[in-house]
Amino acid sequence: MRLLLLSGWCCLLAACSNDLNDDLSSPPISSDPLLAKVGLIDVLEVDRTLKVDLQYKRPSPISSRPLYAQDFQALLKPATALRLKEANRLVKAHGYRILVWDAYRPPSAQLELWNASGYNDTYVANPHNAPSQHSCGTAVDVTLVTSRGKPVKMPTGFDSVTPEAASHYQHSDPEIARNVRILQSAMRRAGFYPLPAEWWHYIDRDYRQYPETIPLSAVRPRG
Ligand SMILES: C[C@@H](N)C(=O)N[C@H](C)C(=O)O
Ligand SMILES: [Zn+2]
Repeated sequence: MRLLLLSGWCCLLAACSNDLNDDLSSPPISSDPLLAKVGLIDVLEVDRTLKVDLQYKRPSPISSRPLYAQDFQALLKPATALRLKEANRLVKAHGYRILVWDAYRPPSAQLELWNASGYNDTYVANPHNAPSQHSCGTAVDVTLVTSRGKPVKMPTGFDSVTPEAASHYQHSDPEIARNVRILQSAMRRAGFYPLPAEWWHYIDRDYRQYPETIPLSAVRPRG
């Protein structure tokens, strides 16, 4: 009986990841022709149940100046957006939703962030060395909220340049430790790598397939 239950559970898990793999073999195309042309999609077009609050629309701990226009969307490569949808599906079992803090970041914004950081390559990718995966549409900054969008206890706020922001920091508050585990497990199962210094930053494991940065002018020709 136990064996039967176990094999049923394994089949269920396999079916879920097969669904993701099926979707990944033909990722969606944005309904916006401009985004479709550059191979990006608004994450809300892929999953309406994701929450979005782009942090760089206002001053942030690293940049005292907003980096994005107020109508800037959370854009990702379609395959990366599908992985995020899968992670969101997994956290729903805990009554949570994924809240997107940042997604595609134009190279011009990355350069501004790099300068504002005082050239701190522990927390910001140096665009003079190699592109940030954000600028290729394959990295995403995320946290958890309740299904109604209320914040839950997480280790730190966005872009906190502190030891507590590390992915492997041992949190003494059991609620924080549990929430980080839920996020990490969902993101890993959906096919993302974490970044050691920032618990909120995740990279699509297939990021090498998309090495090109996408300039802001390709996404917003009129600025
Ligand atoms: C700055 C922070 N939010 C971030 O995304 N850092 C990584 C390393 C990046 O700049 O790509
Ligand atoms: Zn990031």
